[in-house]
Amino acid sequence: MIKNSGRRSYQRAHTNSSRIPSYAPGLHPSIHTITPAKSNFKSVRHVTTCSLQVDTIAPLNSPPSSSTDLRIIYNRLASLALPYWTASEEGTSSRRWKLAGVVGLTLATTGVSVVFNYLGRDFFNALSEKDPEAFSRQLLWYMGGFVVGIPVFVFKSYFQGKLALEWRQWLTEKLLIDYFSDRSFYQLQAGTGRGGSDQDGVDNPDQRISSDVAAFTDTALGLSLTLLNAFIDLISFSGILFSIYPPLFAALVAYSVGGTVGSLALGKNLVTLNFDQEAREADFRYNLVRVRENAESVAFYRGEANEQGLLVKRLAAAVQNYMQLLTASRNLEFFTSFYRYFIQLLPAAVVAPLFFQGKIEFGVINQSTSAFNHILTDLSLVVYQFESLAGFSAVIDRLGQFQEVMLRQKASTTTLSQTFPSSYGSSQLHVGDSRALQVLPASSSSSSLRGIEIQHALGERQGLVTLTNLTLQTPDGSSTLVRNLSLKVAAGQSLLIMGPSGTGKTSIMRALAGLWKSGSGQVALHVPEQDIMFLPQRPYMVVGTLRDQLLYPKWHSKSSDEASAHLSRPSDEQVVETLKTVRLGALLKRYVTTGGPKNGRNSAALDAVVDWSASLSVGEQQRIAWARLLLANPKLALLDEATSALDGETEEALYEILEDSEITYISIGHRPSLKPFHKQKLSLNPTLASAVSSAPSTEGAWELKAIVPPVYRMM
Ligand SMILES: Nc1ncnc2c1ncn2[C@@H]1O[C@H](COP(=O)(O)OP(=O)(O)OP(=O)(O)O)[C@@H](O)[C@H]1O
Repeated sequence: MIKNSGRRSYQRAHTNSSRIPSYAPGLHPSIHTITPAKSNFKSVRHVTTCSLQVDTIAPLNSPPSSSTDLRIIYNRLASLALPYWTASEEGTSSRRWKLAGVVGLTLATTGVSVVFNYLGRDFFNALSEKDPEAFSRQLLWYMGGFVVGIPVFVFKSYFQGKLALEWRQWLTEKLLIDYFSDRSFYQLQAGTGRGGSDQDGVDNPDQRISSDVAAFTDTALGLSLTLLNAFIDLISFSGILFSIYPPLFAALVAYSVGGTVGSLALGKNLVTLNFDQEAREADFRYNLVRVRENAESVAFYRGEANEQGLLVKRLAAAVQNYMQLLTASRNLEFFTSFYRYFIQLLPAAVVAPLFFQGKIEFGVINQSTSAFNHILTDLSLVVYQFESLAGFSAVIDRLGQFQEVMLRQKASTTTLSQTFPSSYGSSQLHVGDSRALQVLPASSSSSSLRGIEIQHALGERQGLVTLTNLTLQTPDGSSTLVRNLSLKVAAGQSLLIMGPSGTGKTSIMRALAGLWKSGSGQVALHVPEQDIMFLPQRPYMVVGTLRDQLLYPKWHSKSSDEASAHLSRPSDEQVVETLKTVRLGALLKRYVTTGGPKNGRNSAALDAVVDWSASLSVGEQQRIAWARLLLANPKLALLDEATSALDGETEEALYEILEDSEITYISIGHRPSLKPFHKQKLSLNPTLASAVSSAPSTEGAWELKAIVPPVYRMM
């Protein structure tokens, strides 16, 4: 069988058939011999190809150049691969035992190969000697060998796959923990990380966590076992070959070294082409997903032609690169095929003179061909595995980079929390009159932009929310949105932030939520994190039942305090009541059949599962968000245009409920009708800024100094 090293497979990586070794005689280049050691190569190649397939593409920010530092790849490999086997946690020893079992089975496959090598020799000797009795006996031995040998190969493949799968699950869960801790998933998006540099953003984290991890564990295990197998194989068959004819061994070493050098030279641009292919396929797929997610908007705009044009362009880019990849693969395949086929002749050609002289039996020719094949395969790992190795190093690079960026994010968060002072300049704060919000003159405008400091201090001595000299920049640092803002909102109070679009209202919320940290100054929230609830401009609907929508995020997520969270979980009656309060009672009727028969009609409706963001209007989704707020009853609510899609009457009704509650809230809104529901108002007004600032900043930011009227104008 010719090894099709250049062809890229669209097959799923875990197609079982690709893992079953081709040990049947006649399917292998050596024609008469059984060479199961090759099965590893086949398996590894398919597994690695999975990272290259169209539907699981994970592009890198940039392809590795030929100068990619091998040391970095090695370090990344070690930091990704070792913890599973060395971590001091429950289960590590069982993993090691399983690995030992798979290693044992791998060694057994080599043993079986050696036995078949001798069986083949005797079988063909009996044939050439025209000895029917010996032939029948050898045939039986051969058949018996199948019965014993085949299960060894099958089980080795099965247990290896199983172990790789368990490893994958472990590694994926570990990455998910890192991904969701300290809001890395948000910070990792290009341009939102602290400092916003490209290096803090990684593309397609979804691809890295899913397909790259699967490819990594499969390939790492497969390749390690292949190397081990190759080593054992090399020792076992070198002995056989050396005992037959030492010059044959020398010819083999020369042949394999030449092959390795040749394939490296021919295949070197395959690495870059593979990387490009992945990026282009990912772009194509991303556009398709965007169309699906924005189907209604595209349909309203009648933007089909535009979308189709874009998709065709991206497809063309992928096809063009793929053509180059095919050409490069074809050239490499010419070489590898020739390399593979020629070895069918080479050993026979070298030992044939000995046979003609009667120095060896006919079966020895077959035996030497088989041994030659084995050793050549072992020595030619690079030739046969070139594409796999290239793909594997790409996977290591992507995953390693991903892990490092998450660690960097974590380190920067830790550094910030360590540098934050235990108490801060209360002398700057103008605490006093009945107005809870104070716009305070800044002490200095020259604070170096070392990042916004956030503190969740328990206790309300200085108000529930306090901003001190907050200067806020966009994550990329390209513009300063707010400069030296100091204010305070006390418990039970409310604040309305108004101002023209794009002035930075939501950005202040981002700073309060700790999402944006570029700039300087301090944000102190005298309320535990879990007692703050944010209603974003675009409501977020989770995947799940109607009940899940309403209990999110307080009771939906894996709570750190699960037991108490469960105790305080609202009953279905409370959930239904809240739905009615936010004027969504009609949903209970609409979804009563979708949820299926449960305990009563309302419970059935709460169990309904549909695509909520597609099924509910934006106004309905906003009311769902309000229902979440009322059920969760947090201490502090941050409402970013949370009623923008609602009619005035419903908006009024919802704010009346909020006003009567104990929730402290900060709203962003444009409508004047919101003013009566807020005790304090903050206006961001760029026109005022340019009017009062004697030296308007070049970035167009609004300065808050002791300016009267202040740029952040109290109303
Ligand atoms: N990730 C980002 N990187 C760089 N700039 C950003 C980013 N997100 C928002 N901006 C910019 O920051 C500015 C303030 O955005 P913000 O969302 O705070 O405005 P806003 O006042 O809430 O506007 P609107 O009323 O339209 O919601 C805008 O000019 C916006 O383009």
